[in-house]
Amino acid sequence: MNLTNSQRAEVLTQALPYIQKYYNKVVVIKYGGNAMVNETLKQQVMEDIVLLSLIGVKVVLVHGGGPEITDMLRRMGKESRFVDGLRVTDKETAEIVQMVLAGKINKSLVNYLEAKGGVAIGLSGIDGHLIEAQMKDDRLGYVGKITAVNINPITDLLEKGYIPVVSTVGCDMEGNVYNINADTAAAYIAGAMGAERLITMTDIAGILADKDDPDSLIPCIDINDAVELFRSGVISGGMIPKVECCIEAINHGVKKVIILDGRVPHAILIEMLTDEGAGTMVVEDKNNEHQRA
Ligand SMILES: Nc1ncnc2c1ncn2[C@@H]1O[C@H](COP(=O)(O)OP(=O)(O)O)[C@@H](O)[C@H]1O
Ligand SMILES: CC(=O)N[C@@H](CCC(=O)OP(=O)(O)O)C(=O)O
Repeated sequence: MNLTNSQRAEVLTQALPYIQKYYNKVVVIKYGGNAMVNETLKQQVMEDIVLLSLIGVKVVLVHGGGPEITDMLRRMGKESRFVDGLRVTDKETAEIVQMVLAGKINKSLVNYLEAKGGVAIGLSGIDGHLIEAQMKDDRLGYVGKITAVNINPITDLLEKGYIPVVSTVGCDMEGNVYNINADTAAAYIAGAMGAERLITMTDIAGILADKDDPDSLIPCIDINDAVELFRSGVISGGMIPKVECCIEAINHGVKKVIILDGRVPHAILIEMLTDEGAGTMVVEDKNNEHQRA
């Protein structure tokens, strides 16, 4: 699209109220493995994050990488098994999860952000005891239930202008490593930081009234709606932990949570710097919401 110079200036000034709204505010972005697959979209996500950081938004990137873990496990001769959306994780799998999330993906995202002109530092949940965990359920092995989040390493980095990039492996005092679902970790981190927004990126339009009908997007739900959507079975599969995490984050003080369609180019900027949305917003009480942004 070719814009004239005055149209460009117009676009920028229209973003001004949103820039003011988010200036110096914490926004946690959860970037999941399925949304990472397309290289062009990934570059755009990185550009959006760097832009937000440069205009003074305190962006925390929390990433997953489920498909890459599955792929690496397969290469090592291990098949993956999931129970209620969580990967059954024996000791060896936990090591491979740490390798893929804290090593490969975390460093690759830091590299991408820096290639776009951002300054980023990667952390795992082990660093600075950021994510403390214990075994969630014996049957799942080393899948972590978060017991504490120590946000100091994140706030220190934000204060110095870095984009913290967090991989979701947890630790305990005995030196065990736990595999933690990235949506869950993002919700806890956003809650602990009292974030203005949690944006969880996925590869579907948002919450759909009929999951097989892409035109049935529900643009906004509140906690009461979520209960009803669970009860009526509208939400199933991978959307269950996602919506549970949205509620968890809201209950811990996050103002708004967005389940964002990561397939839309520059979805993050559209969501944050325009009055359009690209996904489902989850709020505490819809009756108190008059404006999307
Ligand atoms: N009501 C619903 N609306 C949208 N997606 C739904 C719904 N119910 C179930 N789903 C499923 O949840 C999936 C999203 O969860 P998941 O694949 O785990 O996301 P991610 O990998 O991005 O974290 C969708 O692809 C869809 O198959
Ligand atoms: C316990 C558990 O299931 N952990 C996840 C961690 C990665 C993740 O959550 O990645 P996505 O956001 O890409 O799904 C896993 O092993 O796949």
